[in-house]
Amino acid sequence: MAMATSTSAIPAAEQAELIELSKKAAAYQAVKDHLDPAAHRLVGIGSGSTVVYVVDAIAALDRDATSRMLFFPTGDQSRGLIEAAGLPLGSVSQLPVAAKLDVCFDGADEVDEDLNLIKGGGACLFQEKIVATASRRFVCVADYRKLSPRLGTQWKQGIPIEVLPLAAKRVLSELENLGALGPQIRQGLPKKAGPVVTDNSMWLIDAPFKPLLLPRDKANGVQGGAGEDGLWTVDALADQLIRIPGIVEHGLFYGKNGLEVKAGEGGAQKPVAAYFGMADGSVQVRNA
Ligand SMILES: O=C[C@H](O)[C@H](O)[C@H](O)COP(=O)(O)O
Repeated sequence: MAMATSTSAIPAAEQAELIELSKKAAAYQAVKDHLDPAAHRLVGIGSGSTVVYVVDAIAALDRDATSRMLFFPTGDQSRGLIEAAGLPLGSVSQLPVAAKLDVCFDGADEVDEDLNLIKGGGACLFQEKIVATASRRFVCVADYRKLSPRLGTQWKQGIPIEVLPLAAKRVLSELENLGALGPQIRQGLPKKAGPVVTDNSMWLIDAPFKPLLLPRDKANGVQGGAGEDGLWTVDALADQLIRIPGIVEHGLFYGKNGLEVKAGEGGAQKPVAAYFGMADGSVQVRNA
């Protein structure tokens, strides 16, 4: 079971620099391995601080090639990054449903052994899910802190859930009924008083759960998995969350990846590969 590298003995400023370097290393390696300048035309660009380096890596490629591509953002931040880099901007709203992006790159808050993800720590998850499911290949980029055996082990602040503001209180109670441990509406302070408002004019709830199981855990004799004692498998909890009226989307990316779905079948949310920049400067790849 791979674990995050411990850097707790390193001073904070050095640690912050290490994290930035590791994000950059992961992003550059992922773009090198998965973006084919000769063949790819439609590219999804996710959100967050690691994706900044993805856009840097793409902007450093041959301009003749990148000017023939279209880049599809997952929110206001990534739209800004694409524009600032002078790359051609696309819009998912204008992408025919049958058309697929060749590849998309996006970050994550936590990645488990099966490449299930928690996303939304930076308040972006809904458009990210649309772009991921519209892509043939979703490639995740992250630093070593995101490597985890089970979701909820490293990322303790809870699963980000985008909700309709008028339903937020009802959703909080429903989440508690499912076993969430102190779910909260995310607040904007110190930069904004009141709840965080997403790019889609929704609010966010952060819902901590006990670490989420994988199907094989149950086969290996672990009790629970379907909500018993607040213990869920990723898939069972994700399926349950999306049934709650008022939840617009949640930050669990699960199910199949783009290589597993058959032609014409949609809905792939998981990455085909996750790139982790490590504290020692190397890049660790988890392939599907
Ligand atoms: O809400 C934000 C997105 O889901 C990000 O991709 C995720 O939070 C990871 O962001 P970062 O690369 O800044 O760690």
